[in-house]
Amino acid sequence: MDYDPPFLETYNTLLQGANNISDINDHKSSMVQKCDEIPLIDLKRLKLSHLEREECMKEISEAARKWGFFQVVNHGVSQEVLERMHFQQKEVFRTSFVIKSQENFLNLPSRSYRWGNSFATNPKQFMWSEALHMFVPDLAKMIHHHKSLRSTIEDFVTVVTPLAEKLVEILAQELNIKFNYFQKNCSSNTCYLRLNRYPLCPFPSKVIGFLPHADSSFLTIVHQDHIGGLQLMKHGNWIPVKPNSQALIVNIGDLFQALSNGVYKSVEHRVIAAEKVERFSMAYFYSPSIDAVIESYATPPLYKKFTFGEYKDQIMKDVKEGGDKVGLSRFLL
Ligand SMILES: O=C(O)CCC(=O)C(=O)O
Ligand SMILES: [Fe+2]
Repeated sequence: MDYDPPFLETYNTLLQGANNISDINDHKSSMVQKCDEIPLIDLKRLKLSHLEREECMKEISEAARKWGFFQVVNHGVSQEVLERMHFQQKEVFRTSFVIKSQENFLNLPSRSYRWGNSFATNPKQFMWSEALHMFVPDLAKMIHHHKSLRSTIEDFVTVVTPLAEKLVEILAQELNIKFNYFQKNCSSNTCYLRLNRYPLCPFPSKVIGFLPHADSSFLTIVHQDHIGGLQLMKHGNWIPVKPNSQALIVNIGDLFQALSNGVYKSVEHRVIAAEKVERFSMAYFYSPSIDAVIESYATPPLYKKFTFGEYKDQIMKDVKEGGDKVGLSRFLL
């Protein structure tokens, strides 16, 4: 297809050059555990009796402590908006590769479109996926003939932001922190969005779809299609996140782990490459302004205090030098 990035050409040569490239699951520590499932939380209870609201808030906080990941239903983002997002996302990735890889694709800043991992320093860092990474304020620059893509994303942002705000407020409250922290530092205009596509991969046991990583946000909200492939690390096992079209996946990001002094967990996750059917997902990253200070709410702090800008700069530096993000451990005291 003219819209597929040149994975096969690039990766075949690289894989041939690395004959003994091992399987992505060649370590005992990376067995896939099928029986465990992340919590599924019904947010409808936030609107019911005081008792039910309290119970629901406890579940959210406990899931963030124990898992760093959970799914929510009755979240207030309509099925209609989610379906429109998936439709528009499919459409935009169907643009020919030559156009997608142009510097100013969609009039977005350069590097908004990514395929594979151009920073890979070894075969284990290949990624069989393409993505469109957007800073919400940049949506306003999107060119005219992509009006429906832009308005759909704007509709999604309008409904997903209050959900993220509700969740971070609950998580803050459960730690007994009186916070207008999020109101001061975050808004939809400080957030990011990523549309992901995982094209068919002929050697899914050798190449990963999305490398293991933790998100650099406070909180991430993901919607995946019905294919599956997202997995998170728990006690040394990879746990699959079962697709649920009604649910949104919520995961804690690095910034909340730092702010909560390690109480809430930013958990490593990855995506297995799609073998038979292409896969799509979208992620909304609830993040602060670049100059926001992230500092532990408790003492003694586990991490140095840093600004979001400093955090992002460190990631960029590590990715350029080593092919991958190092993350919060860089800021350990
Ligand atoms: O594709 C997915 O399900 C998750 C993608 C992801 O982790 C990300 O975009 O940060
Ligand atoms: Fe992620």
